[in-house]
Amino acid sequence: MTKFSAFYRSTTGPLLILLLTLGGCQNLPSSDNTSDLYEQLGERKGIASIVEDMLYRIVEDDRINQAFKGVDVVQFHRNLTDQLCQLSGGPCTYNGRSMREVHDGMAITDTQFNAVAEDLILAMEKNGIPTAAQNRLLARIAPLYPTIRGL
Ligand code: HEM
Repeated sequence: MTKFSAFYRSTTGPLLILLLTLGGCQNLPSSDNTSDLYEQLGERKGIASIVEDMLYRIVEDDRINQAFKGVDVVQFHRNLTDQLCQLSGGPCTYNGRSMREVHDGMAITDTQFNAVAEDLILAMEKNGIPTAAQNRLLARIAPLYPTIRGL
């Protein structure tokens, strides 16, 4: 276990609360729909690099790597990059399957959801993304939580 994963393992609960809280903020009048987040993430090239680093972390992450066995990595990388690009306000269109369809039957737990989120955070950290921009992206992912968990 790496030092980082040990640290994040101990913060699983608070992270989920943070994600859900940030998601809730999206409905406030100051709703955050601008595309400058896309620029802060380094546009599509920067997002592709973040997703690549995230994938390396997922492979090493014993909490979730079993679920990703046999996955088409090229397709996963392209679709997740497009999804994050679109969510951040960039000129991309996500052409993958719906979040409910993709994750249906996986019985994804909170711990697993947090693990993926943590691996994304660490990948953004590695790519020098400022914390405020990280939180803005997480806030845009948070509304996907129920469909990914099949709730
Ligand atoms: C932050 C939360 C998550 C987001 C934004 C997300 C997003 C995505 C996207 C965009 C795809 C590609 C869909 C496609 O190719 O049509 C995907 C596929 C996949 N996701 Fe997630 N996901 C999340 C959490 C999880 C979790 C927690 C797991 C399991 C531990 C998981 C397991 C998978 C697997 C195995 C695939 C590949 C399915 C296939 O190709 O058949 N995901 N996800």
